[in-house]
Amino acid sequence: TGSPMSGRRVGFCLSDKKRKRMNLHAFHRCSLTDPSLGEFFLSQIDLARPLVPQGPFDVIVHKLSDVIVEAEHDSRSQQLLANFQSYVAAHPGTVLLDPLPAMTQLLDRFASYRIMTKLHNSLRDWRICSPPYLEIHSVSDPSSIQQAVMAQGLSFPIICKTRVAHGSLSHEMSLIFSEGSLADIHPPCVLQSFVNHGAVLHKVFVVGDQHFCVERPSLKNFPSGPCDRETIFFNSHQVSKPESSSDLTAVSRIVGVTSEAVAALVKELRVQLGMALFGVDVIINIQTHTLTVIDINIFPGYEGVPQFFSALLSHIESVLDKQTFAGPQAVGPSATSTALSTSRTVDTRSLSDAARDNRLPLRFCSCHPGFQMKHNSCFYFIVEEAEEMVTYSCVEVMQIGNSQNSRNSLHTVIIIAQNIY
Ligand SMILES: Nc1ncnc2c1ncn2[C@@H]1O[C@H](COP(=O)(O)OP(=O)(O)OP(=O)(O)O)[C@@H](O)[C@H]1O
Ligand SMILES: O=P(O)(O)O[C@H]1[C@H](OP(=O)(O)O)[C@@H](OP(=O)(O)O)[C@@H](O)[C@@H](O)[C@@H]1OP(=O)(O)O
Repeated sequence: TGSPMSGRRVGFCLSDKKRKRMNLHAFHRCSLTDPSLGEFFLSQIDLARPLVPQGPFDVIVHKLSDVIVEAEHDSRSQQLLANFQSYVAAHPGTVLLDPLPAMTQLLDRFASYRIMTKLHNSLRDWRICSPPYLEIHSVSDPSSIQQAVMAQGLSFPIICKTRVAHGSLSHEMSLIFSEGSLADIHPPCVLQSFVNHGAVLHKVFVVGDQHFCVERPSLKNFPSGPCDRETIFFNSHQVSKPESSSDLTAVSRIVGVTSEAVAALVKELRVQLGMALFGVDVIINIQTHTLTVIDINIFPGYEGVPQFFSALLSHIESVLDKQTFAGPQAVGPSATSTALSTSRTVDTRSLSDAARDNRLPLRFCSCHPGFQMKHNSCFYFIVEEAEEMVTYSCVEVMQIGNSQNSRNSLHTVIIIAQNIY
């Protein structure tokens, strides 16, 4: 066990509801020692109070979804968010789980469904897909919506979900059975083909490079094709929580998922999202047996995963170890990766030389989550400075990280390695 100064300082920034659910409300300032991992100092962050005296933190674990969504229209939330962002920018050594831009994209179903659609190509070999969908941006005349529904290849029944993916209203959904009922939708929303899946939802909970699968109730099968049934309005939390039971959730046939396909899905999503704490909701099409992704959740509840907390601490430990391994200059808010473990192949001297040639102080470097260094591969990196981006030897930029961290004199270096292993 290390001295207090050698422990990991972890700040949790969560809503009251989330804190209670995670059983973190008991932690005011507490230390915790895991024999296999070392010592952790856990504390709750109060966004409403100045952050500097509450720190320092090695890692901040957060779910700021409420604040981000409310900041769209509420000046107090805007202020809280701005304070948090400036703290993060001023403390590049503090790792943020997860990076704000990465998680923010999942608050918008238009953005998250585009990510889900990309899985068709990248995971073609595993026959993983997501159902056809349509973005409805604003109220328009029913005939143009009907045309778009047909053009996009959607089939009835259709499930309608709000564009905003977080908050109590976001779970209010409807099942639409005919063209005539498309008048029941309230844009902005997504329309998505309903896929019969035997009323079983597979929740995949991801914590860094570990994931856990839990089965849940889900919507029952419906006859395919349009019919004159009235629209069914429901709340998703009434159908897919562990305790959910309703007329809408009668199980007909359980079809399992293969663990290899789920592992491939998780690996790909970690790369695509640049996140470590997320959930993927998967159903199995009862006709085609295709693994079908219907939702990606930011830092979900992990209900039914008793190993969650130890997995989280182990992930934090591994992120911080890699950060230490990469050297004191090589730290950063989006260093949530598993990737630097193989960073002995990284030629840090040439990285420093390149940075020096350009007279850039090298402040922060991280490997994008999910990218593993390939042995003997050359590595590519990008130096961002304010709006200007300088690219070195960059053959393929797969994803550019947290540009919010490159402010003023702070230069963000993101190492991007090709191929996983
Ligand atoms: N395309 C689909 N086909 C069949 N059933 C679906 C489809 N989309 C959603 N469902 C059903 O509706 C439920 C809610 O959908 P979804 O996961 O998108 O909602 P959510 O409110 O974002 O969920 P969460 O609580 O995980 O955030 C699913 O658990 C599943 O039962
Ligand atoms: O707290 P809970 O256990 O209900 O967790 C739910 C979480 O609420 P939280 O915000 O309080 O974490 C939800 O977040 P928002 O959609 O509202 O962003 C969403 O991620 C659900 O998928 C989670 O349920 P699960 O997927 O685990 O069933």
